[in-house]
Amino acid sequence: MKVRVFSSEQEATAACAAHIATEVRAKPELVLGLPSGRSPLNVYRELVALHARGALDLARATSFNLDEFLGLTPDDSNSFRAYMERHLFQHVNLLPERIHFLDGSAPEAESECARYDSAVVKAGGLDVVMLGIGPNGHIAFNEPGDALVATCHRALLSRETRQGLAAFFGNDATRVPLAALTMGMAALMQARQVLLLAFGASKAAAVTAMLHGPISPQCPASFLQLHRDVVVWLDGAAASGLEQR
Ligand SMILES: O=P(O)(O)OC[C@H]1O[C@](O)(CO)[C@@H](O)[C@@H]1O
Repeated sequence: MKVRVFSSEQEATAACAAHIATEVRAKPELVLGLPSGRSPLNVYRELVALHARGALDLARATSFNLDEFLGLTPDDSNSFRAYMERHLFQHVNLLPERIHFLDGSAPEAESECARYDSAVVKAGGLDVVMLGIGPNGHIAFNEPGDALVATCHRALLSRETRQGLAAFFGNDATRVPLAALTMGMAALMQARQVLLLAFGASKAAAVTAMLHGPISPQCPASFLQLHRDVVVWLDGAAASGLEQR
């Protein structure tokens, strides 16, 4: 894995957005996998700015979001769909028919997950997937456990993960849904390139475990050690565990 450490989150996210814009210029039909949460927010802001200055054209690109809360409708203001509309989709020229989302309110989670896995395959897989990482090492909502799931699935969210998402629910972790639908490990591992973002001291232990720990379902991100093309974008605080090695 390539590790890029920047002096600030702003520098890291600007460089990551510029990298994505370069990838889109090289392949305008790029299929992107996109995360929610706090880490990608500045990347989305930068992508919007690049688009506004004519340096990013997403008219032929496709996006697949990685996960969605179970039970929330797409128009619920707390859904990841609404988050993506606010922070990216309203401001760039991705075509609505090329924006893909798991529907957390679908009546049958299993068939919704099967539909989504098929849609990713039909699109030719993900070219570039951007990921955050949970302090417990989760990627998308693939939570640590005795085993990981390859396919898109319904995931129970850990207490720690719900705590980390509380800021999006008025700082009240009890309002964070108990479960989500998420892409499985296979779609993430089969992406041609993975861009993983981590900022702040709360991510330092997870970053060290991802890069140097055993490859274990107890740290889902550690499986990225097996991937050929991963770029990890860090600030100094998230990289602090690496310096002590
Ligand atoms: O970027 P954050 O808010 O720290 O969250 C880490 C990860 O956990 C999630 O909230 C779960 O997928 C992601 O959205 C994010 O990639």
